[in-house]
Amino acid sequence: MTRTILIEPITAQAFAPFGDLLDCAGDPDKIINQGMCGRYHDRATLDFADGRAGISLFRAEPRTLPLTLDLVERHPHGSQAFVPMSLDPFLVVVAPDTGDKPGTPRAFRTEPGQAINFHRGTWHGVLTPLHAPGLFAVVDRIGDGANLQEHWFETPYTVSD
Ligand SMILES: NC(=O)N[C@@H](O)C(=O)O
Ligand code: NI
Repeated sequence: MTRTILIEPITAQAFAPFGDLLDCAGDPDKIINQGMCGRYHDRATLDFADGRAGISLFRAEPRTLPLTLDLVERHPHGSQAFVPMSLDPFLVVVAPDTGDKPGTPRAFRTEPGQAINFHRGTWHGVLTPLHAPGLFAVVDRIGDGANLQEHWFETPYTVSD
């Protein structure tokens, strides 16, 4: 028996329980740099229980759909942002927390130019590009001790359009 998750277009409202959606929709909050730049100010909240913020670069293999989802994870000590370094949509999988394990996952596709920031402790699928080069800046917690909890589904899901 396969359980299918249909990919939804991402919106700030739908994603809000799981994280922040960053994009340049609408007017910028500030015009800076002698009028040459619009600043969309403070659009995601970094949240670390300990440690510090760090920026890493991920070069991930693009995935093809339909995708088999057998794992979600979460980071109890810090938020995690995925900032694509290309104008490509990518897949974002999240799941509600039901106490000690995730509930039914949801899958979103971003628009080109959008980034996301998972709230601290949000169950999520790992970084999942849909197009090469799969190059991302990732802002997350750098610190001592474990910051990863994994949940393997007994029955994998199929994520598709
Ligand atoms: N493990 C790691 O650095 N990345 C994962 O947390 C991920 O969500 O891709
Ligand atoms: Ni992660």
